[in-house]
Amino acid sequence: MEGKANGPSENQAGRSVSGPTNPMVTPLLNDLYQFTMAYAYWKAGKHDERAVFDLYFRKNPFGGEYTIFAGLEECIRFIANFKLTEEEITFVRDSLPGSCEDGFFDYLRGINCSDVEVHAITEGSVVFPKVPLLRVEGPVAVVQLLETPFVNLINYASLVTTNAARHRFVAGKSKMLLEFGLRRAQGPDGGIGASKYCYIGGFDATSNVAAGKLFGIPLRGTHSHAFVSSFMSPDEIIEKSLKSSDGSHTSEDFVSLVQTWLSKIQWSKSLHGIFGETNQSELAAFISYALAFPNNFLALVDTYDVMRSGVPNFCAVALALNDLGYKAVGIRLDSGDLAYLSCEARKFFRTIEKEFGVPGFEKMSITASNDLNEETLDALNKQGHEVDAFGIGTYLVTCYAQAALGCVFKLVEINKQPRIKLSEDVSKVSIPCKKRSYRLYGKEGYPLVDIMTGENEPPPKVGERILCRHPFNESKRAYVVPQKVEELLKCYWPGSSDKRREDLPTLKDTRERCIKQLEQMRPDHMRRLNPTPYKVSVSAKLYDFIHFLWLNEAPVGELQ
Ligand SMILES: Nc1ncnc2c1ncn2[C@@H]1O[C@H](COP(=O)(O)OP(=O)(O)OP(=O)(O)O)[C@@H](O)[C@H]1O
Ligand SMILES: O=P(O)(O)OC[C@H]1O[C@H](OP(=O)(O)OP(=O)(O)O)[C@H](O)[C@@H]1O
Ligand SMILES: O=C(O)c1cccnc1
Ligand SMILES: [Mg+2]
Repeated sequence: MEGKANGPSENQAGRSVSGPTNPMVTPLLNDLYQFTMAYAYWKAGKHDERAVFDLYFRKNPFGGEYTIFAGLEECIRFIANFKLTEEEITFVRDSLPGSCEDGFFDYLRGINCSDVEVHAITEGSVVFPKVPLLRVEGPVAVVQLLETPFVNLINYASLVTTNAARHRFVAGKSKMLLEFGLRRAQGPDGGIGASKYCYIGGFDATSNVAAGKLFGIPLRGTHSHAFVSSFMSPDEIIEKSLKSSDGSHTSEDFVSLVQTWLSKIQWSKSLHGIFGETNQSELAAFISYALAFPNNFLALVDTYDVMRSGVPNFCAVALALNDLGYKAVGIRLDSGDLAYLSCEARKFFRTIEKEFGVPGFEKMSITASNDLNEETLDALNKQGHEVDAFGIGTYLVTCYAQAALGCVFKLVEINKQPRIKLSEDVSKVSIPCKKRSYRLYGKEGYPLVDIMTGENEPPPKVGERILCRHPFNESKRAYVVPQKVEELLKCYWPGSSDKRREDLPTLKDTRERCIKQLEQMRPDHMRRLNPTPYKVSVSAKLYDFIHFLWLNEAPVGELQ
């Protein structure tokens, strides 16, 4: 899905970087004001002034105390191929007032990101408010044009990855998590993005075929109620034969084999009386699905009645498949009390295993779906359930519990002069200066605190005590003796500098990083109810400077 205009480009290190996954990501995927400001910078002769911007968010989403950073690769793909086409320049010209001078459009024609430096936290990392996810340095007019696309590429990516990670946290490691959201996602890009980022956040697979092709994410799926109700009765099945799994023999009438098993189940000692006649439309659908996929037979059992029809029908087909050497996969429940029904279905499978001596039948996989979210997963856990896999769509991909992460892109330095953005609301005051940030680890191996310092301050050292200060609250400070120090910002786009460019990790590596980092967090930061906030701090020197600049920039009020 790489657009022609966005084909691979050579970067400074001579390695090519493909264009953004979504060809709609172009320099025009921007707010108009970025272009009007670019013109005004240019008109003022200021466009090449070297600026440093930080991209960060102010508050963790979903009432939690952590966020997963995602979307970096798409940002790097964007800047690696950043170039306005003639057509785009014409459109910008037509969109700006006629008084704009031609020279500006010649300037636009010449710009790219070869002089922009991007330092970023590695994608898939656990991150916290106020700590820059990206530090972007370059000519102010060019970097300004990156604001909207960067924030756009990171906001939803990080939000949905965090949402996926939270679902994984509640479901537990051992459950299979399937992303089923495409039909409910906010348009095609929302759907593709959700599949990619839910995978990073710890989902195992997606139903989205395009995402499977684009990113190599494992594909999984079952079938729908329409498939079940489209059949009328087993009489309509014409091709009834099924070869055994090892090819040694053929059942000429698989339908009869299933029907024989169904009556055996019905009249068995332990199951007699649980159900009578099962639904024949459903039975026909299951048989047809098994004939089509004898090695992957999984049945949606809630179209008519889970325990009186779906489960017995499934078992009859599974036992017939077993006669031919095939192992059925399991069932999907898509309505009703998922805790209760999963336990009842498991009991049924256990009884079949015992009664008919089919080893492993009890372990048949149970998938549950239907408006699942963190809360319903938590409720199911508390009640006790027998679900092995969860298919989750709407609440996951739309990030129903919180619509946006609220990333911002703030100027922190221009021409080596630190800049600050003040606000009545302290949480909105920006942290000035071109900075470095570090994660300090404690004795038990957990991350203790993130600390930001000025660019030229000496880095924190292992075993050396350092004062970590809350950026805005004078009384909140603590000494830390780190056992490990990790510098957070790495150079992902060196611009014209001679820094080494960090390789973009594969999707699988990013997913593994995310899972590993989450496991490393102290459990009290992770719990769902009243989690402990993770500390984000600044060095003593940066603290003093922030408050010096604050006083310098804030006008003194006059009381009348
Ligand atoms: N044991 C449970 N505890 C808590 N929530 C559950 C449990 N089982 C299912 N749910 C949730 O309860 C909701 C049930 O929704 P709803 O009443 O619309 O569906 P339904 O009646 O089961 O299905 P349908 O209307 O499609 O036949 C879903 O969000 C589902 O995830
Ligand atoms: O419930 P979600 O988390 O969004 O997961 C995806 C849903 O999509 C499918 O059915 P759909 O909702 O289209 O129809 P249904 O509700 O009538 O089964 C599937 O059966 C799930 O229920
Ligand atoms: O494969 C499935 O079962 C599926 C896929 C998308 C949405 N709901 C269910
Ligand atoms: Mg539904």
